[in-house]
Amino acid sequence: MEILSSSGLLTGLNSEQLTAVTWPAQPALVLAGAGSGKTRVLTTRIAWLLQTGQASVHSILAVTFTNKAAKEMQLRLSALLPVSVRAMWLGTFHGLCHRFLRLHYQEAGLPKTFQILDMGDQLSVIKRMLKQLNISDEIIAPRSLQGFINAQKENGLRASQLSARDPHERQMIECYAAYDSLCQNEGVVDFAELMLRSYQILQNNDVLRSHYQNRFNHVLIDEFQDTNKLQYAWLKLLAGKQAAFFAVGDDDQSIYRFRGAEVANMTRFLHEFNVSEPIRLEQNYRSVGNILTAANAVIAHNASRLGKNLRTEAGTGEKIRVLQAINDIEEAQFVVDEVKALHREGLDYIQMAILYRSNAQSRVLEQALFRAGIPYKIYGGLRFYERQEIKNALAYLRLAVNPDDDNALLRIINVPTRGIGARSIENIQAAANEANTSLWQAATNLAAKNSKIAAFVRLIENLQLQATQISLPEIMAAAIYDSGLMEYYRTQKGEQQERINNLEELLNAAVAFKPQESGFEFDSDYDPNDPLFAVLSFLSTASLEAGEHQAGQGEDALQLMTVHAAKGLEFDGVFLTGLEEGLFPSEYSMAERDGLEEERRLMYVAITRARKRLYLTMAEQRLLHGQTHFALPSRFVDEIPEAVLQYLSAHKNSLIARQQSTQRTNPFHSRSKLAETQASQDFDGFQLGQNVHHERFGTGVIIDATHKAEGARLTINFGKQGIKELDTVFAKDKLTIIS
Ligand SMILES: Nc1ncnc2c1ncn2[C@@H]1O[C@H](COP(=O)(O)OP(=O)(O)OP(=O)(O)O)[C@@H](O)[C@H]1O
Ligand SMILES: [Mg+2]
Repeated sequence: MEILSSSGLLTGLNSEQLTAVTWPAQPALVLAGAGSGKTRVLTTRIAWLLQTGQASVHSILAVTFTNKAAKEMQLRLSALLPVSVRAMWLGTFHGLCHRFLRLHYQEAGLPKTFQILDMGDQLSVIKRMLKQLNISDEIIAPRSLQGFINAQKENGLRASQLSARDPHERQMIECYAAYDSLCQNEGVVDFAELMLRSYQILQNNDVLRSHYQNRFNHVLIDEFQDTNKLQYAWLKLLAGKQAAFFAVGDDDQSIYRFRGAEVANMTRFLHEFNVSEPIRLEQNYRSVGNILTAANAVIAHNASRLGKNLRTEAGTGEKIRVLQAINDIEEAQFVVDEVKALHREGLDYIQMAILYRSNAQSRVLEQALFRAGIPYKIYGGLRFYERQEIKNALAYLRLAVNPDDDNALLRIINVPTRGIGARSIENIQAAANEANTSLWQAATNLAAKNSKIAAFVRLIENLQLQATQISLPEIMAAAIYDSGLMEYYRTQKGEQQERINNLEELLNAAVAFKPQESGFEFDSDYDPNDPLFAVLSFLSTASLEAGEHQAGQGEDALQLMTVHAAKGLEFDGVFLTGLEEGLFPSEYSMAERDGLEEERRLMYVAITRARKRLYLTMAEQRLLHGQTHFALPSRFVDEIPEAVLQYLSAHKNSLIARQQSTQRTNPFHSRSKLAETQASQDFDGFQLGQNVHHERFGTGVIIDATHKAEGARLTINFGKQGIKELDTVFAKDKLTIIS
């Protein structure tokens, strides 16, 4: 108790948080929902360990998931204590492994000046190596090899430890080995290697391992649910037998399964470190009641959970606003109008975020923000028009209207790969220099002697001709498809789906583009009906949106990001957009239960980012893959109790308005709660989303309810005890409402 009173650090913590922060130097797992103060507990524990002299800055290892989180933790710590946080081993997995390898480059068999390959560099090395080995892209696509190598490394496996099931796999494994020795010769290290190499040194070098195991007496990790096998193994090696391994996480927020994250690490941890019970934090300090009710109700639909609940003392707050717009453009406009209104009411832009499931969705939103002059920042990603595949497609378009654009030509002359290698490009550049012409001129001259260049010249000439004759969407399609660009991204595995989506979204942009409304005036006498005019104004709009409005460092700007990138963050106001079946949950996830549950966890993460105000928006129609699609509202919206929702309709013709006036059910929405406008909210004294306690089954949440002749029937998820249906007539005495 003395520590308590002498330390301002601990004031304000609730009793469970206090238990966690001041846990003795023994392994512990804090298992708690979003906004319950896990990150705060972890940071405060570090400060407390330092302040009470139980640890020094040198004896702590603390790991977070993103650079932003690591920086924030450093900031918070230095605000709490006058310590040199820089000396501390606090950072991301990659950051810490990098530091480790810099210190122990000799043991790692690396040159002192070893360099790190980012994903782009890694791909270049792989391409170069495949060329040296005379393996064509058709036999092994560089990106799929990259994905293969990284996945193996993340699993802790070297080429020598793998066995092949077929000849293709054998070749992949051989390439993996060849790639590793090439990197070794050149003294370069990729991201996955940072981790694997650090792990292997610790594993094989007894002296180093016992040095670090003696040094770190406290190992702490945030977002533990998203660690993969290798990361967990690395932490265990560093912690050794003596260190107090303090892990905090939330199984409901595990959203990196596709990168090998294993929630099972949490149960493994309990077992391997002999921890009998996790520490649970059940009070949420982030969100108002309605937002929490929504989050609890959605996640209760998942079967595989460790089980926990959240309550708040913040009051119910405002209802969650739901808007179904006619189309994606109207949806974006609604968001922009609300952002403006909230800003007028005094909310800084930086306190608001627009979240979406996939990056391609940012385009329409960016356009609306750009037009409204609202500063925004895309966080953890590039703006739409800055993305590689978009710039590539636009380079074709630029060449079509101006073949002398050297930058555009250099960008795509060999993208997709068409056999015009570095040597040929040098020749073109030399010829252009000599004759003082554009690269295009030089290329046309060299075409007679080089069939590959000739094919490229024909392709561009064709596009040039088309640009004067066909519509903008058609010429855009030609730039994306005839150029081979789409095919190029399609044949590559890994994160290519994102690029394909973006290219399709670019086509949507061309379909929706109205040159007359773009505000561009050209000096020369362009006919606004001339296809060329459309292409030119489109390109100008794109380059303006790409660059000019970028919010500077420290500027108050609206935050745009995917739900994945929003993990761990919080905002006063959150707009969760594109809530439609097929988008969120994504169509790829719906086939299997695990996929759908992962999407639901993502939805839970999204909802719980909001502190005070949450908007859920969706569009009835959306341009997808160049076509108009009619979408159902996301099932996740249906999973939220209606009592906490407030439906808005921005457009008098919107579906909700129409349904309310005609009381007709749209066949598309027969399943949707949006259609059930007069569903009652009280079920014999109970409500959907309520947390209840039952004498026999313990704590649960009401996930469904129907009225009966007498009383009501409640469907309650009791976590480990399973989902039960109870009639209030019999069960009322045994049930108490918790919140
Ligand atoms: N005891 C407390 N009193 C007041 N505010 C608190 C308390 N504990 C946490 N908070 C605040 O609640 C918010 C959420 O805390 P924190 O980010 O640590 O939660 P979390 O469990 O890490 O959430 P997530 O799962 O989203 O990462 C923060 O603004 C934090 O400062
Ligand atoms: Mg956190």
